[in-house]
Amino acid sequence: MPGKRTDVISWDEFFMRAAVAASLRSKDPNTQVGACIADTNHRILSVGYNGTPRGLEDDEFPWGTAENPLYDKHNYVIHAEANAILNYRGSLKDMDGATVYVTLFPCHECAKTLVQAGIGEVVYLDDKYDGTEDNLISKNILDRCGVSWRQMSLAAE
Ligand SMILES: Nc1nc(=O)n([C@H]2C[C@H](O)[C@@H](COP(=O)(O)O)O2)cc1CO
Ligand SMILES: [Zn+2]
Repeated sequence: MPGKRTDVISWDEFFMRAAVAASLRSKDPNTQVGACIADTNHRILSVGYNGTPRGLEDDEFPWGTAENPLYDKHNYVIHAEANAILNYRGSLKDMDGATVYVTLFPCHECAKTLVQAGIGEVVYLDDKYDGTEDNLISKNILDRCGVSWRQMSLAAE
């Protein structure tokens, strides 16, 4: 009888690859972010990427930053983590203790939202805004609210 395959990818890698796949849908020319929420039973609850709210056509959207806040993408885009939570059609109870896999460390607004949704752990790939004010606030929120965070990497293919 043949033995089982053993060189399978880990759960971490599986969920992070799902987050990366979601990020490939992002229309943001500068930063594409993907998020995948997995429950404590290794089930994917939801995925999301940074994009415009429904009704605001992402093809017509001015994807830049501007001095005038009215024309700055940051004020319109829904972040990947928020979209992953909002895309979930089940009971928010399922999010209790779940892990969010994100390709970029969450901002402080998403950190608050993740905490309040019951997320227990944040696993991230990149932290390109490490040390910025927003990033420090985000880490402060997660630490004080008991949400752990750790970085992982994906092997190059
Ligand atoms: N964790 C995150 N999730 C996200 O979905 N975003 C989104 C918001 C913007 O669309 C883009 C950031 O654009 P930029 O400032 O790097 O040009 O990434 C940003 C962060 C960073 O905290
Ligand atoms: Zn955010």
